[in-house]
Amino acid sequence: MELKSQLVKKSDYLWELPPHVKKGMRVPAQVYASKKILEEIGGDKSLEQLTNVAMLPGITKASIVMPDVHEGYGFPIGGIAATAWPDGGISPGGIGYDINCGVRLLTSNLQKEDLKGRGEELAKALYAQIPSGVGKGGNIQLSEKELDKVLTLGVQWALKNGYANKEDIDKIESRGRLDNADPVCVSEYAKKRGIDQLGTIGSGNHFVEVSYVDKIFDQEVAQIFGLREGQLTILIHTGSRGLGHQIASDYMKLMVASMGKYGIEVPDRELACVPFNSQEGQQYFKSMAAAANYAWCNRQVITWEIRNAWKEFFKGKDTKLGVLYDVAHNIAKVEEHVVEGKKKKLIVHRKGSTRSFGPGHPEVTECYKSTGQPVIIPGSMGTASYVMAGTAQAMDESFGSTCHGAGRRMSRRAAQRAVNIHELEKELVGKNIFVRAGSRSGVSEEAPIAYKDIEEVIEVVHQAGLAKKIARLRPLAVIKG
Ligand SMILES: Nc1nc2c(ncn2[C@@H]2O[C@H](COP(=O)(O)O)[C@@H](O)[C@H]2O)c(=O)[nH]1
Ligand SMILES: [Mn+2]
Ligand SMILES: [Mn+2]
Repeated sequence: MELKSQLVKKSDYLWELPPHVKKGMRVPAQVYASKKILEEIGGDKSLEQLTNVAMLPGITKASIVMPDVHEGYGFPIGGIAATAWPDGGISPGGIGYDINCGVRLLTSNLQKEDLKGRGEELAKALYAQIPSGVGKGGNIQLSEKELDKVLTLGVQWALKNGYANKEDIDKIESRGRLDNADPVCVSEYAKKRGIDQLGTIGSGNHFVEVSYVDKIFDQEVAQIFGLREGQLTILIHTGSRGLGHQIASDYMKLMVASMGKYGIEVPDRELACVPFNSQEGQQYFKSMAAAANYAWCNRQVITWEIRNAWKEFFKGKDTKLGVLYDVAHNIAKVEEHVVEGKKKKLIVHRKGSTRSFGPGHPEVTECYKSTGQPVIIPGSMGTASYVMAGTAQAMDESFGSTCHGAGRRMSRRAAQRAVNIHELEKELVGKNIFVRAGSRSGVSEEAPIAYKDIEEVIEVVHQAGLAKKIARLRPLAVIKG
């Protein structure tokens, strides 16, 4: 029987597939969605993949997806899988090829009015300053020794080398550094791919976007986050570039080859995993941490590039740019969560989902302790993006996680077929949104129509209590790879 028809309604925003729907499921499969979002789910393999994830060794409580869910490599994008520490499975497919792909939000001291019809000019200036495009190298030439330092130190490397301010560090998830990173576990080829890409956006869905605060939902929290109506802000979305991709490929192969040794069977090779505490599991985890550090450093160097361009562009104005927060949405972390009343150490895989730790959590930086961590959810180049805050309910229900975007509703190819680029450009300019991109076909693939309705996705996570709406952003100038 079709999986979708077997979903059991748990609440207006939560649906469940009990373990008996498919042989091998160890836990239920949960979907956070409204009725409208559910209508769009099921046209791809995401529900099939969600139930496959429920078969992972050591999976705890449930295999979970958020309303931005769509089909991914083995695991659905928009998902969370927590496995028992220390011997539950760790799977590169549950993290994704772009290790620590994530989003950073910068806040400015300028208002929308300060841009005064210069949106297109600003898009050009940023495009000239920030390297983008497939396989594109950047302006920083690292030696092999320096690259190892980036992999080990993360944003601390950027601080030591003049690309970060001290205040930036506290506003980054894990303070921009996972300390178990070990460059020795990273292949030479992965390093070769990463050596000249620091400070580059990459291609496709990655972007830098100047936006403005269009609406505030919670004045008190917005003030603590440093947000006010009309303020210019900047979103940065990118990850660990070729280096992270190569690490994922290398370890995917290793895991496929090693699973048998540990008696692990999975319904799809793309779910390949090994016990976390095995030699291969530890090597991957150390390598993944190195890629995560590279990605944080990448978003930091891009911040530095933007700061330079901003200073030049808004000469004579207050050009300070602060970091509001930086979140990872493709990562695995060892965390403690309460499951059935007991504290448990777990390996939490977030693949296309964002950490949403609530108020008072020890890992939330001091300045956001009272509000919960900021959660940054991009929508699309033509719609809104959201700033939210983490909640206690997310801690109880979803291993402290929420969605990471609107999520694709169309494949890249389908979007290319459906979108008339001339009309799209006209529509965006009509809304005063200026896009600069490496290729026009790339822009079609990223058209707003290719993504789900961000308003509906946000409403689901807000109403379900997994994150709280704080502010809405609207795009003005978008740089795409
Ligand atoms: N504000 C913008 N949001 C965008 C843009 N392009 C994509 N997106 C959103 O980002 C997420 C990221 O998802 P990922 O799985 O690719 O990491 C995606 O779901 C979209 O909702 C943009 O140009 N501006
Ligand atoms: Mn991403
Ligand atoms: Mn990415």
